[in-house]
Amino acid sequence: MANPHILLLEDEGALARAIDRRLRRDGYTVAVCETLASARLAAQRRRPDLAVLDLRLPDGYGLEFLEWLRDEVAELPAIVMTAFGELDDAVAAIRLGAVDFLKKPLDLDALCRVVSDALRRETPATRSERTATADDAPASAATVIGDSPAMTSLRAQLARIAALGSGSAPPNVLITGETGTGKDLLARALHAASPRAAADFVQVDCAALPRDLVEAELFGHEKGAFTNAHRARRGLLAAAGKGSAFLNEIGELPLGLQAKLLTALESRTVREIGSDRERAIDAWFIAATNRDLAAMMAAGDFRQDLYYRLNVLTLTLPPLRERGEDVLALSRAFIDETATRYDRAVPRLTDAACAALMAHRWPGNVRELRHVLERAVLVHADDVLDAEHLRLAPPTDKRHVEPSASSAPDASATLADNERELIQRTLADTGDNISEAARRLGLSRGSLRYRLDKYGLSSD
Ligand SMILES: Nc1ncnc2c1ncn2[C@@H]1O[C@H](COP(=O)(O)OP(=O)(O)OP(=O)(O)O)[C@@H](O)[C@H]1O
Repeated sequence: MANPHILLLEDEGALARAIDRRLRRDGYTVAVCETLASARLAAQRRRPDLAVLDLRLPDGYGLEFLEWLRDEVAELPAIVMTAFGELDDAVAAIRLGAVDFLKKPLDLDALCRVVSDALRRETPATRSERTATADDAPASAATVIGDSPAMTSLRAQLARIAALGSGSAPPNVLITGETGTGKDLLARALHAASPRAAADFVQVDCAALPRDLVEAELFGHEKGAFTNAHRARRGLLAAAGKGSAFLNEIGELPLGLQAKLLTALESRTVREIGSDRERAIDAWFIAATNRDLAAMMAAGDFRQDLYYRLNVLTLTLPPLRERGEDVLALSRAFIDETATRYDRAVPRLTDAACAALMAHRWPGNVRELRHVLERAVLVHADDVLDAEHLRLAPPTDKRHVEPSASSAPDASATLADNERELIQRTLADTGDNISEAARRLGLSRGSLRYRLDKYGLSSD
């Protein structure tokens, strides 16, 4: 790559200048930005090959930029610079695609080494290839860990249902379970075990898509169907071809679109926006939700006819706290995976750590368990992990907020305290509806999830 272009997001002027000078000396071109807003503009003006970023910026968190970059520009390698005590953030950054993180105070030689390694390994092309083959690859049933009676029976159901996935109108499947129980993983495993395995698995995240784009994304549109529809575009339901269309978080689909989806499921055709022709769809529909669709139906928030149409075959994932020793099998797998990925020795869990893992309630289920172990392995480069290294919070209702006498911010509280409290209140007001809370707070769901993890509020 000739003169790779680096976007540097750092608001400490002297440090930014030092990094800029050093990177230029090594032959890179650099765009130095001090705020998220200017970084967005710079990335739109010229797409960087790599980003180096600080986490605390005057107008927000570096992770928001990383998320935005991934969604709006491209999946780029990113290097995160963290101050002491920000390891949780670093773990979240790695989840968002950061390839490395460096602790401040910064060693500029180390930074240059990491930048050059990242560019060698992770050009955008190789990265998207890796994403397509690893992260998006349908998981096989074997990657669904757990031999508890509940998971053994689920695996048997999975095999039976997968066999029904052939034909021109296979029965729709609904996967239910609390957040983080593995619904996405199970949908991929179902596809991989079905006769459709060789065709595409297309995921539609009904909550992540901006409301006004959901319809166009799902059903497609003709050129000129609305402002900015410069080209015709096939919708995701049709794009799944003879594979599977996974409708994730179906409970978040706006009511208006539920009717249109029902028509598509019943007629197995879609009409693209702006078109008067029907296009046949061959895909197998797999939907998932962590919401109580029956309760939503009773409240008038989910169409009864769509519910019965989706709910032909149901797979229900049990919460992690009901899976007995699966917690330990999953823990060992996550420890192994993290240690291997970061080139660390694989630590052993002590008996006390195992007991703590078994006793915890896991409100965030397998996702929370994965997060706890990734952090423990990254923070404690030791050959044993003990209970205290897991930093498991005592069982409390972490989202409960004491009513305060006044809604004015407490002058002695920090910005983080106030942010945490605002999030708790909004969640309480919305009945823990993450999408609605994110909307009220003016955040993306991803940004809200990141903050829930950060403040230890991840539970459902
Ligand atoms: N049985 C399992 N074996 C191995 N990994 C698992 C298992 N279940 C879940 N995971 C891992 O836990 C994480 C969360 O799983 P997943 O995203 O599938 O949950 P989900 O139920 O779809 O969550 P949400 O409701 O928030 O969308 C993923 O990293 C997934 O790979």
